[in-house]
Amino acid sequence: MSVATDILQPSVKTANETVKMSGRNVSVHYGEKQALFDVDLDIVANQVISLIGPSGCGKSTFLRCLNRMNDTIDICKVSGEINLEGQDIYDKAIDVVELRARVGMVFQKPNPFPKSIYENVAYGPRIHGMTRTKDELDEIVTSSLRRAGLWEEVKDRLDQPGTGLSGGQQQRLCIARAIATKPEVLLMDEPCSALDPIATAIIEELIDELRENFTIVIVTHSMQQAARVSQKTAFFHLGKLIEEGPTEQIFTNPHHKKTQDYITGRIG
Ligand SMILES: Nc1ncnc2c1ncn2[C@@H]1O[C@H](COP(=O)(O)OP(=O)(O)OP(=O)(O)O)[C@@H](O)[C@H]1O
Repeated sequence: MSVATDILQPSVKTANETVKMSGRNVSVHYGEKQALFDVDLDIVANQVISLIGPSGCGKSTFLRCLNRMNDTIDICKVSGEINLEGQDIYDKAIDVVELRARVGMVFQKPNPFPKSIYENVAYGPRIHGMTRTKDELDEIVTSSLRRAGLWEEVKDRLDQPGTGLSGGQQQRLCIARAIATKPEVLLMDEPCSALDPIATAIIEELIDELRENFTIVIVTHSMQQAARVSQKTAFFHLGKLIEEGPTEQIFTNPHHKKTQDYITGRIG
């Protein structure tokens, strides 16, 4: 195993890898406190990238920069550049509501709206004016629930409250809700941390299927999960991106000693 270079290793990008989003010199402050330092990271289309690292290292902060969720935190200031297909998402001309439809998000704790299963999924397409008829809306609801692997379990009770589902079902409902607006990128902030191993396995399988149509960025505390679901992994430590690259390389042959210490449990 190679150790202790202080050089940030660029990710290996083959000819058939297209960069979907990229961050350059991304720094984030919460008031006086700096939480991220000059992060450069490319996110490749139709891949899953895991953001890993010890608690408080800035994983969620970086994730939230990607759809400007940090805008909702008054004391938070983001600098640097984040591009989605070459367009700066922090440009003044960007419509943030539209951006969040293109870059959807699934949160740590399943958070269905206090509405029916149908309405949870129909809400986004309706507010974004994506459909003209009830049939079109029904079709989006059905296909989103199917893609989220939930259709068979809920097709006979679409009018019942989403909050009445199990935790794992609620999280799949939240995934269906997120994909109903046909985002290009899906951000997932520890999507399985509130779930049991069986529900986790279902979501992990789903993530693998979803990458055919979406680009996925997932924050996880589980290195096993990162190894199972992602093609790329980025390791953060104390607000800095230490290293990123193909998941297998990060876990078997990290270039940086800090990464090695983290994956072997010496820091965490
Ligand atoms: N809303 C906020 N206000 C002030 N400081 C914040 C806020 N959110 C995060 N921070 C700080 O920014 C730093 C990075 O936090 P962040 O949540 O991004 O880390 P993380 O790696 O996702 O942690 P965890 O794994 O524990 O979720 C931490 O020091 C945290 O205390």
